[in-house]
Amino acid sequence: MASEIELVDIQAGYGRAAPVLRGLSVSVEPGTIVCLVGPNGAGKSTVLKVASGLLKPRSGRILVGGVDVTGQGPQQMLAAGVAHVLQGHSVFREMTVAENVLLGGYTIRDKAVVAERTAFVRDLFPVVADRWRTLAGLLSGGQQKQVEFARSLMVDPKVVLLDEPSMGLDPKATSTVFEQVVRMRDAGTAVLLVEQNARRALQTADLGCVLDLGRVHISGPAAQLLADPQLGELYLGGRPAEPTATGGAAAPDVATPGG
Ligand SMILES: Nc1ncnc2c1ncn2[C@@H]1O[C@H](COP(=O)(O)OP(=O)(O)OP(=O)(O)O)[C@@H](O)[C@H]1O
Repeated sequence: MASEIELVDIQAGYGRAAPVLRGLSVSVEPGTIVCLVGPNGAGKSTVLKVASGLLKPRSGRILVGGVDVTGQGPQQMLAAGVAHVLQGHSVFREMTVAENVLLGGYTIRDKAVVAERTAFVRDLFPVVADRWRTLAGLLSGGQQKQVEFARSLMVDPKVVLLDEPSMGLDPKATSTVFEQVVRMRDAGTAVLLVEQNARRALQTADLGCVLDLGRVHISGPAAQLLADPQLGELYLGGRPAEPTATGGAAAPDVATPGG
């Protein structure tokens, strides 16, 4: 089966500056959450901008569902099945939750499809259904993030790109938001996730990719990345919990490019 999205050997950057991404390759398989972690400025958000057509790569290829969509802009990428939930909060605060969510389906002509997708996202995100007629600006940060998720799923994307969904949230709201990310995956949408909160995100993800110097430095099952003490020191803000006498952290089985 084709990957939901595949970025192959991407070079990308801004204006005439040196490239930020230098031969980056990453793919997201159906039914999986892939998390990109890495130091500040490593290029994590840039990967998502390339994946959603906001930034055209200088070279490399982008495939969605096996179809080459390299060079397409954001509208075509959305039509191809790639939805992008941007960093920070993007709800329209003076509009209701309903109006915000329905904006996500404005390109859908068939009213029956809009009704079906609306029912789907209301079911997936109970807070969206509960606060349907409330002004979005009155919701908490975590609730607003779920409205953004619901809006992005209106077009039934193959893959959703999430840029730092926990930004500005307290630990409880962060947990709720990550639980909803898992529900999105379980409901059939693959997820490419970028997070500062690397440990928390890797606890949620199926696979992790560590970005450094504009390419994927290490990738593997998220649990194995989390258990790797060296990675913990370098990229995850400290060592993992000490292994217990009966087992504990398994030896990592992670892949380095070319290795
Ligand atoms: N719009 C832009 N114009 C010019 N340079 C940019 C722009 N956006 C990002 N950059 C530069 O690209 C590099 C990578 O930025 P990016 O935001 O992708 O990194 P990141 O890994 O997501 O960082 P962080 O964890 O701090 O969010 C940085 O050096 C940044 O200054």
